[in-house]
Amino acid sequence: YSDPHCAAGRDTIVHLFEWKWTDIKAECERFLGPMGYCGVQVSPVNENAVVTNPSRPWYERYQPVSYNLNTRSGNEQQFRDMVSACNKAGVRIYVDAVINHMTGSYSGQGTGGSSFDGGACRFPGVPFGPNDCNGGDNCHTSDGSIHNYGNPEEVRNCRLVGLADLRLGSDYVRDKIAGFMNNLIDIGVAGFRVDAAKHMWPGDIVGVFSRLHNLRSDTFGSGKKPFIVQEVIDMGGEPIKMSEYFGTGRVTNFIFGVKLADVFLRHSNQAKWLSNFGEGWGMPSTYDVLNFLSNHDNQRGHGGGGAPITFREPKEMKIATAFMLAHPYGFPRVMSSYDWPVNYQNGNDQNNWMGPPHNGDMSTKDVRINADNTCNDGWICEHRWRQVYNMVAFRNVVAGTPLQNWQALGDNQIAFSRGTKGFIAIVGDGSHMNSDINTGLPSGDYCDVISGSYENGECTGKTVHVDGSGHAHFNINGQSDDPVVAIHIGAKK
Ligand SMILES: O=C(NCCCOc1c(-c2ccc(O)c(O)c2)oc2cc(O)cc(O)c2c1=O)[C@@H]1CCCN1C(=O)/C=C/c1ccc(O)c(O)c1
Ligand SMILES: [Ca+2]
Repeated sequence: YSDPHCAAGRDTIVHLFEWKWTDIKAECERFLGPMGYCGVQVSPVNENAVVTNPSRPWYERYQPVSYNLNTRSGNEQQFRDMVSACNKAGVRIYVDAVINHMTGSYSGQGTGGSSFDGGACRFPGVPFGPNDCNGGDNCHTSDGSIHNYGNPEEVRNCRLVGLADLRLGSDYVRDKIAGFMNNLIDIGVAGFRVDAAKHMWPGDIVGVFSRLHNLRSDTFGSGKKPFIVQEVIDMGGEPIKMSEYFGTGRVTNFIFGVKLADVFLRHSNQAKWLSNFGEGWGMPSTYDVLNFLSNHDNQRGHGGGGAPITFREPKEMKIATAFMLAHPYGFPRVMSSYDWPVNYQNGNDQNNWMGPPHNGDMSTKDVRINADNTCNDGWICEHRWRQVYNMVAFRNVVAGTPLQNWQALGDNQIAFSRGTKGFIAIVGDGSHMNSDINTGLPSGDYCDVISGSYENGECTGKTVHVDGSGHAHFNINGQSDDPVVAIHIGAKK
């Protein structure tokens, strides 16, 4: 278990993938704070290799060359300004910590100008030298790289796609990594997404984390441990399991998004079985997971075990997001993406390496906001879609209440309440729901927060009347763009 330290009344984080610090600062103040988001997962903050073939791929951010805070997203001062402004707006910052490895690409300059020689494990910007990377003493493959994910030793001690694998058993390396993370903690971040955790021994993770400071007491109160989400891609089938990492924090639950894609995208499973979604479907405890529909990697077609729902399937993404945010299981993360020109050849997207929207000099484009509050220049901004941010508010209003009044009106027609505070009805296929349903809510006129919002005492979308017995009529056409109705006591006339 690990606590995200959300400010009061907030309960959802968003991954602003590849955004610049100046844009995130602005987004905290103008949108995420006012709309009730708990926090932002940012891209890696430390200096990385400049990969030029292909040209500046997104994954160059996952090839560290030092722990200096210089990246395409900005410099240390801009990072500091963002963290303090977001905290002031009630929005937490979680850093994507790439601590299993350094870059493997032969040599060159990092995004902060540091030199390095990945092949020789020489990173003067830290400094790390050859003794600080794993080698023949504990990696026994012919070329020093991982080939067999069925061998836990190999997965931990050898080079992931040739990247210099840090010797996390060494006190010096643990001190350097903890120093990097403590610098961020002292700046005011609330925690970390730990990249490639599967590739680190749980005992070494303990060795690093035991060196971490508590969070800033002026921002979080005293004695608060950093929030930890460990990226462990475990869809079953490999010996390394999510459960090995429960002792050091939450883990990324890849099963969650794939199962919801089975139901709402592939229709290979039925929504009526979602009544016990979560532990009942073999997923870890609600306290041990971070849930999401897709992430920066599997939205590009890498994910094993079935394609997730992404912004390219907007209808299904909104349905599944509404379900994720209405359901009490786990702690949710919304993905906020940028567009790129997919080019599928033999089932592989030739362009899945492409980095963020950029200017002629390869600098990352600013995020420009249109008059209608959508984003411009290739930034998708799923977190700004009304059906998403209104469900963030729904989740905030119903916090602490159990799932009740579950009903399945058809194989793919479901409805449930959260205590007496919120209610949602979903049609997950092309069928038509036209029924009186017991909502469990007090009587009154509620605004459907999917088709509109509650503004100035009025509903800009549908109004739902709940009678004295808690019943209301739901007429939902599964063929429509948003076959979901969601109501809660925070949007009641
Ligand atoms: O074909 C690729 N990689 C091999 C298949 C994906 O394997 C990777 C995994 C990976 C995939 C599946 C697993 O079950 C697993 O345990 C690990 O995690 C990484 C984590 C990193 O920090 C940096 C990386 O380069 C990788 C990576 O290449 C391309 C070219 C190099 C980067 N990359 C990529 O595809 C980059 C992927 C990537 C980058 C960052 C991530 O956080 C991530 O989850 C994936
Ligand atoms: Ca490793």
